[in-house]
Amino acid sequence: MMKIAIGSDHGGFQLKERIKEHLQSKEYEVEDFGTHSTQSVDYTDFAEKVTEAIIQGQCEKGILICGTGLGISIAANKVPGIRAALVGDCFSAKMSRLHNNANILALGGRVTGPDLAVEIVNIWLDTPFEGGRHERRVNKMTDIERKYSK
Ligand SMILES: O=C(CO)[C@H](O)[C@H](O)[C@H](O)COP(=O)(O)O
Repeated sequence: MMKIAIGSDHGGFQLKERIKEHLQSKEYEVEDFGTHSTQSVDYTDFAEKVTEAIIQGQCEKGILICGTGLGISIAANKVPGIRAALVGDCFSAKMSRLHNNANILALGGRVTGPDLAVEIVNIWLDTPFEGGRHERRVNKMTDIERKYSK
């Protein structure tokens, strides 16, 4: 079964717990990188931990949650090889896999309700990358990363 890295700041903590429970009930292996309470923390630290787990091959995919999903997805996308998609609807969840081969799903714990978030997670995990013309475009993202990394 796929191993999923999950992380959040305080603004995403409650939704992280809900999603973690859901994933475990579906028998996914979940590595929880924190945070572990509603005490204020910096979303960047959790973006770094989850992206590291993916880049090192420890986990296949990741889920990151902050208040809006903005800061944590922006931080995650600084890491070469990471394609973090901030999603708040089912159609975008599907397209972020089909067309963008997103390896991280970002959610806003203060934006997206828990039931919708669970539905988004299900769709995102069940949708494969379509490849074809989309592979060419994703490869061009990698070219951009290479061009600007020192
Ligand atoms: O990074 C964010 C927005 O881009 C997240 O929503 C954070 O969770 C939020 O900024 C945290 O705000 P707080 O006032 O420190 O709780």
